[in-house]
Amino acid sequence: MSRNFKVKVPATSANLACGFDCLGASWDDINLELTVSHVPYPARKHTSPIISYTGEGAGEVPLDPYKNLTTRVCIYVLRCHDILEFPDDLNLKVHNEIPFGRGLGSSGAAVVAGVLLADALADLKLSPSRQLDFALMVERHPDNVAAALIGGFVGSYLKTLPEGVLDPSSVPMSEVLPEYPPDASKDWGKKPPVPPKDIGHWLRYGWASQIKALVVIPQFELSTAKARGCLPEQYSRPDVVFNLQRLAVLTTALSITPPDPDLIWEAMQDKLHQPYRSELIPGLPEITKTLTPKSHPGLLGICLSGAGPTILALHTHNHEAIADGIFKIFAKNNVKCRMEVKSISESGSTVSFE
Ligand SMILES: Nc1ncnc2c1ncn2[C@@H]1O[C@H](COP(=O)(O)OP(=O)(O)O)[C@@H](O)[C@H]1O
Ligand SMILES: N[C@@H](CCOP(=O)(O)O)C(=O)O
Repeated sequence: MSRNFKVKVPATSANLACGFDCLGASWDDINLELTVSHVPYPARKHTSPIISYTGEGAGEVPLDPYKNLTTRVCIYVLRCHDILEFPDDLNLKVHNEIPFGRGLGSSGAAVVAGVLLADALADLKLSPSRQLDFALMVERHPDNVAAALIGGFVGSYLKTLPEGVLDPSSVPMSEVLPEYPPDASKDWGKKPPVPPKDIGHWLRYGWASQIKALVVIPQFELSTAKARGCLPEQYSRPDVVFNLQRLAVLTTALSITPPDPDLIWEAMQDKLHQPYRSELIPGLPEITKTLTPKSHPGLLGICLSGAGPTILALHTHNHEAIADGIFKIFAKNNVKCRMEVKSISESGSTVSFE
């Protein structure tokens, strides 16, 4: 008898300024949730999974399981374990609170949800580290997926793999996630590239309980691919050192009670990605330079959430005034936005069986 269960994956803010591609934090009360049940054939009309979808992205997200990101990741993980088809009675209700293309890790969450779905459906008993391996075959920077999976404030890196071991970055995405019609593809029975073990490593840092996240979410979308496309191939030594020095301080600074606004504000400066992304996010340089703990008491640090365009303002209090400051700068630049206040997610992703 197949079991019913729920998968919950939180939104994340990757980078936290200086930690490009290596820091991430996950947030409470903003999740991608899958409710999985089993409706046996012939009580329904067809045998492939039935997906219904509400919330952010509804109407836009494909409901065909071979086109939907979460179910494509799920079938990839199943096929890596020699399971070639979805269970034929699968009913998937998706509710998504994470807006698309805003830098809150919607695609990372969809990928993690797909891995956890496969794990639970086939009782694969994957360790968190193995779950991360599968997620990293699709999402190739570890910051969002590690934070979404583990929860809290997380640092991560990709291991240098020994010669001869499959390098995930060399595998075309079409081999990992082919958009295959189930019976027309010649490759259907072929095993997809299985990830090497322990590709990604992570460490969860402390997070001072007073620190909350204000997220100011512009109405426009910016795909992560586009926001990565404007980054340079190479950096100067002073710029790299600038970020390393701040990274060395920030990871501990955010765990200290009470938080020190001056230390954190400066530690949340960045020269590796935000300056290049400014051309895509009107008002960004002004927001990150002019809102300070002096001008806005309670503010700790301010940066892009992930690849943007959402602004993340870590604070202890006074979120209305901080939000107002950001709104005013965005308004001058004709950017409409809304705000939410979040706490750190202690649990990360969860799977709960009925
Ligand atoms: N729950 C979901 N189900 C299916 N596809 C999703 C889901 N969430 C995100 N996506 C896909 O990921 C895209 C956004 O990814 P991306 O550009 O990386 O932005 P971000 O991850 O910052 O929101 C969406 O346009 C959509 O194609
Ligand atoms: N390190 C990545 C993070 C992308 O996060 P997202 O939430 O915008 O997908 C980057 O900065 O490109």
